[in-house]
Amino acid sequence: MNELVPEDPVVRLSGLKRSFEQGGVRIDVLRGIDLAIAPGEIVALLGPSGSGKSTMLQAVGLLEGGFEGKIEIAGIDATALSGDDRTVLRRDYLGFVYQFHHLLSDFSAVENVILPQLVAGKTAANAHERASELLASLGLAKRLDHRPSQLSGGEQQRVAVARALANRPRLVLADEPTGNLDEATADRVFEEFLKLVRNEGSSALVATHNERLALRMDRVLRLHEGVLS
Ligand SMILES: Nc1ncnc2c1ncn2[C@@H]1O[C@H](COP(=O)(O)OP(=O)(O)OP(=O)(O)O)[C@@H](O)[C@H]1O
Repeated sequence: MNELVPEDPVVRLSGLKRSFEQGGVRIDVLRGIDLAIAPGEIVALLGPSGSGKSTMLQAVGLLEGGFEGKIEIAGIDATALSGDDRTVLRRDYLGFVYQFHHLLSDFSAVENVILPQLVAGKTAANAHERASELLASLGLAKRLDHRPSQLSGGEQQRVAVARALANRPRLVLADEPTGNLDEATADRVFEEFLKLVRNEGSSALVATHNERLALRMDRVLRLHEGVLS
């Protein structure tokens, strides 16, 4: 893998397009997206329901094919990679947080944060230390051995945030990361998410409907009719 040149954007999208066929009708969801996110920059992605925010995150997350245009992650052209190399790029450079936590229910909080690190080749001891530190920084030092079902919604989402950051991703992709929480909890968890991403020096692209939370980020993008403004 290339080393990131400091001035390289963490992600660069050039002419990104995505269409779907629904009942014989073609819907052009993304109609030519151009975007560069700088190292350490936290960017909000606003847009009405169905405007294509999740579709765009799926593209940047290298989770789906079917796109036109170019997606570069840390200066590497992801569209030119094989499936295996794309998986490595995703694992080493990207972290994901979703609206619903998607934690593994049979594993404890700390194990959920350890597992992606083991997959990335860390030793169990190092992974445990990193997971414990991250969870402690999110106020969960006394919840390490709790399973997801023994945690509140806000706590579950904090574990999901810790998991996303476990491998020190260059870019965190978050799709309505606090959309499933009540307003007060969402605000708290969101502040903690922002603080942690900043402390870690990661960048983030955060899809949200929440204008107020969007204004807490470095830049606000609006997706409308398939293009950004
Ligand atoms: N796999 C698919 N097949 C067909 N159409 C799809 C598919 N995925 C998304 N779409 C369509 O693409 C459009 C954008 O969907 P997307 O989920 O990206 O929007 P969104 O902005 O994230 O919406 P929300 O805020 O409601 O989550 C919608 O019209 C949706 O129906």
